[in-house]
Amino acid sequence: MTISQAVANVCKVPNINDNRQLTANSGERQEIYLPGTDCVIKSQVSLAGYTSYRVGGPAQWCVAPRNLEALQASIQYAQTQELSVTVLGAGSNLLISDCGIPGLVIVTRHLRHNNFDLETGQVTVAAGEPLPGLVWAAAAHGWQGLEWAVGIPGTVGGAVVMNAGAHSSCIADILSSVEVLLPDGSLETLTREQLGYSYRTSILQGSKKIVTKATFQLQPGAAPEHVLAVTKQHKQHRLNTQPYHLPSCGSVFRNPKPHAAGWLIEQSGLKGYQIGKAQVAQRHANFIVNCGGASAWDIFNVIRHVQQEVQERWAIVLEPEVKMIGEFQAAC
Ligand SMILES: Cc1cc2nc3c(=O)[nH]c(=O)nc-3n(C[C@H](O)[C@H](O)[C@H](O)COP(=O)(O)OP(=O)(O)OC[C@H]3O[C@@H](n4cnc5c(N)ncnc54)[C@H](O)[C@@H]3O)c2cc1C
Ligand SMILES: NC(=O)C1=CN([C@@H]2O[C@H](COP(=O)(O)OP(=O)(O)OC[C@H]3O[C@@H](n4cnc5c(N)ncnc54)[C@H](OP(=O)(O)O)[C@@H]3O)[C@@H](O)[C@H]2O)C=CC1
Ligand SMILES: C=C(O[C@H]1[C@H](O)[C@@H](CO)O[C@H](OP(=O)(O)OP(=O)(O)OC[C@H]2O[C@@H](n3ccc(=O)[nH]c3=O)[C@H](O)[C@@H]2O)[C@@H]1NC(C)=O)C(=O)O
Repeated sequence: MTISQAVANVCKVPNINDNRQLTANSGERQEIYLPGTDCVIKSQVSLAGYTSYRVGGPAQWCVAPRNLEALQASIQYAQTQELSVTVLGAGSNLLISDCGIPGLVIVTRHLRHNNFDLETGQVTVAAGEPLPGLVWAAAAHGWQGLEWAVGIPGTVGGAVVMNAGAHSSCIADILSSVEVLLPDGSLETLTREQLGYSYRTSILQGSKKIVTKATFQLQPGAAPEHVLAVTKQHKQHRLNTQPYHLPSCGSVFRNPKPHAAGWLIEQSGLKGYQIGKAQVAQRHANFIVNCGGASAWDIFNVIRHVQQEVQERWAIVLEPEVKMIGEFQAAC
């Protein structure tokens, strides 16, 4: 099942009157129309199809709002039902436990919109827009500034929260401002300076603010062929150096100083180390790949083993970049 099929399964737009709420029981699964919207909240939705790792147990409840109103209604619903909220972009930096996630999982991938302002060189993008699509669109316009981000398979919201980066550039270099939704349902605009950006970090990580859209400052006016060529070079470099052919979360660990995590892991003799179907990639040791049928528990244990070995040998604690969600245990 592709991610978009999985999302479509959750947010099939029902043909109902506004404000009508109904509950449908089918076995243990429930579907509830989000009050005042055409969006369905479903129970016990498998999250494996929502993550690039292709692992993860069920969300207690899951919703994929298509617009700001439905997102606000989702938050309100969670509050009235006293459910915790977990936000999922494209799930490309997540390891979700086999036991799943309690509360309400909000999938942002259907929040789609972008606007290129030819006068200012700013592009304003909804949180659910895929970053790679934006990169190619900017290149096709002859706008520079996003070439480095090609091949980062997340949403704009996830990239803003993670301060995604590559090739010595990152989101903080181009971000002007973001709009976030607060738990009380109100919206706030934050400038780059207010986001506490540093390497793969922002104050949005672990906060309850949900990114709804972001504005980036790019440089229009270059020849599209030139920007496309640079973008293609970056993409090719990735394909040559990273294992794109197997499910992963990208780099598992942030790079410590002075050595890159991949170097430390390779020098520790861990390339190819495998538990179940989770393996330290041969092509890049800071990638742990799902060779087919891995569990989150397998991946979690490879992460733990790599941390232990690197710490023993180099006295360096590798800090995960991947966000681990839920409880990790052998059996759920
Ligand atoms: C093959 C591969 C290559 C990669 N290469 C890179 C790379 O070069 N550089 C890099 O930095 N990363 C890379 N990554 C990691 C990942 O793609 C990035 O971290 C990406 O920015 C995550 O975006 P996402 O939408 O998938 O976020 P998710 O993984 O869904 O979420 C990440 C975090 O952000 C939060 N979040 C997501 N959306 C929102 C929102 N709208 N509001 C509030 N919180 C939100 C989530 O709750 C979670 O805590 C790679 C991953 C893969 C699989
Ligand atoms: N290992 C892993 O876990 C995962 C790896 N990936 C990899 O991440 C990368 C990003 O994935 P994805 O989001 O599909 O992004 P892609 O970069 O493959 O495509 C995103 C969008 O950009 C367009 N595009 C792609 N190439 C060009 C081009 N040369 N010129 C103009 N437009 C182009 C595509 O258009 P069109 O549809 O017309 O091609 C598509 O709409 C891919 O390499 C994918 O294989 C993705 C998810 C998980
Ligand atoms: C993939 C991610 O981001 C990537 C980003 O795509 C690339 C490209 O700019 O640069 C970072 O990788 P990286 O630091 O591993 O970059 P690389 O150039 O591949 O490797 C760095 C150094 O480690 C060495 N290296 C790498 C892998 C390996 O198996 N063995 C090894 O010795 C390389 O030879 C190089 O000297 C980001 N990773 C981090 C943790 O910062 C991500 O964050 O998920």
